[in-house]
Amino acid sequence: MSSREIRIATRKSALALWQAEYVKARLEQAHPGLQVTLVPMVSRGDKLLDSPLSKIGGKGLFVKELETALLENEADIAVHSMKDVPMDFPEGLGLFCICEREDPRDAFVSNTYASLDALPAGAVVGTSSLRRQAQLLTRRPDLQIRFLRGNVNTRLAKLDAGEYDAIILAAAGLIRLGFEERITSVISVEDSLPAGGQGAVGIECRSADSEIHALLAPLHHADTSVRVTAERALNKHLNGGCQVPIACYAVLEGEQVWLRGLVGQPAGGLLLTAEARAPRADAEALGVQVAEALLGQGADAILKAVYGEADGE
Ligand SMILES: NCc1[nH]cc(CCC(=O)O)c1CC(=O)O
Repeated sequence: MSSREIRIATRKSALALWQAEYVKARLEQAHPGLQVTLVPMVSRGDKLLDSPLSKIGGKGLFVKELETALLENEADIAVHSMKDVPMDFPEGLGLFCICEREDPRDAFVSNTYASLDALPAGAVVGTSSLRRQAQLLTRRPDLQIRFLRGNVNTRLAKLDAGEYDAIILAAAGLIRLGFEERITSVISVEDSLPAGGQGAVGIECRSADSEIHALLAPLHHADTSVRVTAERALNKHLNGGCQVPIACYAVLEGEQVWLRGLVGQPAGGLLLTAEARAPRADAEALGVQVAEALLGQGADAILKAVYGEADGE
């Protein structure tokens, strides 16, 4: 068994490659003698960098090609940012490992201003996340949100070129790529509730491949898994695709999980929030419960308007 090879399907972005290399290193460390290779590929989401994700829509924009490689036995595992992984998996595939979470918060990056609060009226902020936009504009209706996509390096280059006064990125991506010093200030989860799964890396593989499951077991982080399970259950219940104004964040308090959820109007002005606590074993039901509380406040009307726009494009 130690002579076995594991092939990792990965996107070619710097962040995806970092995450694949991280999993490779951890697997080699856990199983001396195991051969681990990367199978880099291009996803639809990587090809359509000019369009807002909310417009090109489609669940799993970044994962479909990787899943096809698993199903066709061209790779054994696929490494994903949990934030980008759809709620449902194709027949024969599943998520069998969630690694320990990096900092889940959003980061404020600016060459001029120290924090969100320091931004002058009318400042231009780059983000293409409806979740970040909804929360920013509710706090600061004066800000101008401007479209920003591309990989982490591209986004930083656009900031440096002077196109924005500040940009918002996930802290985890910056830290992983060695850009931690570019984080001007980390935004508290109270000010910008993260996306479900943000900061966590997950591993997908064939459901029947028990040999691979056993090899992945040492990389699984139970606490992260419980938190991400609650967050994903909330997203799933709200039918959250990869680009919707939904935020959710779970933390552990001893044996309890505390889940906060939020749905916001992309133009700002209306943020629905809900929260609840449950024992770890009920993480999934907790996600549904908080989602239901959001629906009870009218979240479906906000989400329908967003989906309607994305479909019409
Ligand atoms: N949507 C792209 C994406 N997917 C995962 C991360 C960051 C790393 C993570 O959340 O694990 C990012 C970049 C960002 O939002 O700034």
